[in-house]
Amino acid sequence: MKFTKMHGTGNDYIYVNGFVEKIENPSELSRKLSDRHKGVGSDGLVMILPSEKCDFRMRMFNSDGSESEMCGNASRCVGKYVYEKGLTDKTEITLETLAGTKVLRLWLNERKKVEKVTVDMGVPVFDAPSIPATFEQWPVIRYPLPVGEDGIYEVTSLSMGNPHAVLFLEKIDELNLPVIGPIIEHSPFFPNRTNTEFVEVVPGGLKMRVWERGAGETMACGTGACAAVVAAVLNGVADRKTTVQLRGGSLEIEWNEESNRVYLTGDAVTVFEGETELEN
Ligand SMILES: N[C@@H](CCC[C@H](N)C(=O)O)C(=O)O
Repeated sequence: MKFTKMHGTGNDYIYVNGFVEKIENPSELSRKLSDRHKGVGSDGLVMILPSEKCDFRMRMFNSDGSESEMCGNASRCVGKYVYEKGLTDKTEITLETLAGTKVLRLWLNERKKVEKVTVDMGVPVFDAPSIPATFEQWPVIRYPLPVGEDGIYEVTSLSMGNPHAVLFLEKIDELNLPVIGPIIEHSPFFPNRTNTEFVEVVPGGLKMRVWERGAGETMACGTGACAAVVAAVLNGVADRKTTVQLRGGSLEIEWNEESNRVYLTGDAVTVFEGETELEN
């Protein structure tokens, strides 16, 4: 099987051309190849597939094999992949995902390489059953969530196609994410688990660490950065157009006031091309 290793702001996935490669069990393959010691090493696997209603379809699997509805960083890399490999010559591309159709806008440099991509991430969703979450009232803003022996953390929760819990804290560098992350990920308030963003308000924007559902701490999360800005606006601590600094770099987010849509802009980088043998 041929694959391409790519990253968006350090959030790295293995990209497979599903027009050519037929994968029987992408969930199991993701678990295997994502292993950083015994596999290729990644936060998961992304299948690029034909679509009946859009230019392309994306399926995204976390490193634990679970399938997510949406991935912001992967969407940008899919845009770069399909353009630079000649699967399309469009610079505005529609992408079918489990969270609906997303529109990608490619930004080319003078050598016609994709330097960055803007993704129209759609509108944030606040009603708890759609997140899904079991809070009785919404929007969920600074809800005191019990987090194991660590006590109570105030969470703002919403869906960007996938579930998010956003916490505003001071000094996020000092947090022990491998302890707090899994407790919130598996909280009974989130029946399908949740991604969790730990956000510090800093001069010029937001600084964020993320514990991703199904992958643990990653260098960046696109849907998470969008959720963080929406939550920050609701909490009155950021502007609608904000830079989010992550461990893997920065993302530009705009929650447009007129359309209510969220736009994510960031890099898309090819790391290497590879080939691996698929066991039966
Ligand atoms: N890193 C992604 C989100 C990937 C999926 C997530 N872990 C989930 O299970 O919802 C992004 O850039 O949005």
